Amino acid sequence: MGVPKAELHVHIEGTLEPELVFDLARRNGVPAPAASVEELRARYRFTGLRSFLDVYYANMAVLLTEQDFHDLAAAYFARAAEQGVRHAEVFFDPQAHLSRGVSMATVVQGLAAAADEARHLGISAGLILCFLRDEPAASAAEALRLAEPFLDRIVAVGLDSAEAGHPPSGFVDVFATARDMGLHAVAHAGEEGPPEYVREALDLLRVERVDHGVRSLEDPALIARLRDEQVPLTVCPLSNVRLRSVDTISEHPLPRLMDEGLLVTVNSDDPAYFGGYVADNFAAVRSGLGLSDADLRLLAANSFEASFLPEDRKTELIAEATGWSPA
Ligand code: HPA
Ligand SMILES: [Zn+2]
Repeated sequence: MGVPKAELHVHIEGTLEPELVFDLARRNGVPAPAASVEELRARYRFTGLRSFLDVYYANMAVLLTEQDFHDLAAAYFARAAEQGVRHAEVFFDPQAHLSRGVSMATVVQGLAAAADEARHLGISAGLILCFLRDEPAASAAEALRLAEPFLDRIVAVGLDSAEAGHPPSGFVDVFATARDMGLHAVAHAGEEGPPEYVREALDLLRVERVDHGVRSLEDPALIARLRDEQVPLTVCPLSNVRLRSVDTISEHPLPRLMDEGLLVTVNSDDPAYFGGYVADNFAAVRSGLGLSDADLRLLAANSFEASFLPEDRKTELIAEATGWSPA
């Protein structure tokens, strides 16, 4: 279970376990993407973000009905509860479903029903609508328009998919519209892209958190700014290893980011693909980087601080994280 924590960087489609891919393929009468669960899992050796995204988008073809999206998210929340998650802000990629003829209502209503049920597991949850940065901005704007009837279920917009060559500057208008609608804003930046993309996300998209952001370390002035403004970074250690940003967990820059005084959080990204859910990421940085219980408490407190929860709830949950000690 571990320390009580918030998960702020998890793609719900990235929690689609191979077993569920096969169950949904059978239920929907569509072909499974591989001959067996083992054969599918054997494909999960990635050379970088693009090679992962190809498998991630292909597997989504089994997600068709509201029940499918519900079952996907219900399975995630059940795992998250076991991992000490008390609050989750969950990404979803509507354009990857709209393009297959699955409606916004199907996606959001399925996910939202599971989020409501997660209250019984002691988890509060919000949804973050992500725009695909390797699709045209007009497609992002159309997704936002289609989401308007469901804005009460969505806390923020985000930006994900293939980063290199797709800077935040292409999405200024759609982010401005989303902010005008009262949504929070976050963006993936500095995962594979340069520090300049982190600056663009802050200055042009006016994001309140940066997802990944690890390449900011290449730019000391940017690190100083992230520290001064206490911009949260949602770091995903096992993801960075599996997508080859770092060779091994023991070379991960998380301790450097913490030493710089940044508001860092630890998250799972796409746990069905990267070898672990959020507590597994906490365990990996503890054993691989020698983090102490005090470090883990700080990371957990940061996760609540960086969330979009109301201040009084943040304070309660930060106190729980700060008071935690391993059994
Ligand atoms: O790790 C990721 N990076 C960018 N886009 C993504 N979409 C799902 N997972 C990811
Ligand atoms: Zn991500």
